[in-house]
Amino acid sequence: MSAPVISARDLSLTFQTNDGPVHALKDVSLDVAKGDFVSFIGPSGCGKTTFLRCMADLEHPTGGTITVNGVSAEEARRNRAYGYVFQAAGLYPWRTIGGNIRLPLEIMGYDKADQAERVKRVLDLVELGGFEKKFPWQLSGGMQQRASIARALAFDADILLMDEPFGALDEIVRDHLNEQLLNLWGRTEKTICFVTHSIPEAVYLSTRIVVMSPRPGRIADVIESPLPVERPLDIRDTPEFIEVAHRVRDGLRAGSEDA
Ligand SMILES: Nc1ncnc2c1ncn2[C@@H]1O[C@H](COP(=O)(O)OP(=O)(O)OP(=O)(O)O)[C@@H](O)[C@H]1O
Repeated sequence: MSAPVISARDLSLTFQTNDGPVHALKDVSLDVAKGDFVSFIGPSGCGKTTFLRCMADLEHPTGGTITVNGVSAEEARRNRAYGYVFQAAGLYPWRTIGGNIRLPLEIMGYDKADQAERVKRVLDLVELGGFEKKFPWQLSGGMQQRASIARALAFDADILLMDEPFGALDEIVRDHLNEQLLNLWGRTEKTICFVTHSIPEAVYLSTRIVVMSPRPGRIADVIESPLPVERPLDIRDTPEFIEVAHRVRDGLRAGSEDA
């Protein structure tokens, strides 16, 4: 087996606050393999975002180790190993969609022709071809979120870190984006780490589901999905899907009873 893309060993993170220490993560160990689609699910405040932010070097663990592409999270960030998609699309309203996607490329010093080619390619990838010159307010919430995914894809990072990217969208739009994301993952072979609160979303998207327990955040269960790679939306009505969803629910329940 090839080396894991992300490897956490006994990872802990305690925030020091005015009200005393907050143990956000405790002894979390996990390997994410190349091409995996890993979802993190757990109750609010169990450390999902903190774990993702540790991978991205946006938080610094107080114990244990984490490597990304075999190097420290800091070095991986400098190597631009990942694209990060936040809960809110976070597009600059004064820039066009193309201008928003181009921004990180400008900062990284890509030449103009390369920028233009990349913007076009990623807009096509998220099915927003033709929207380059529109402003964010001219797009629906789901389209804005797709634009933010395009921005994270524009510089060829092999890893996509996504923090509840579809949480604020209605169910029909979310279903559609879930389908598109799976499609995109299949075509690009990225490694994806995805935070969600939704059991069906986690089961539909993932090759592995990491169930986390309440504070201090620990891993309660890691479920290898038995579902095929090809997943039409109606796979959610199959007994296999329902069985995995049950197991996630059991893991969530067991995790909160242990806490
Ligand atoms: N910068 C910070 N300073 C202090 N405490 C923090 C900080 N960031 C997060 N926390 C605390 O750490 C815990 C884990 O937070 P985190 O955002 O990782 O949880 P989460 O599982 O992503 O929650 P949610 O599902 O609600 O987004 C929470 O109790 C939170 O209040």
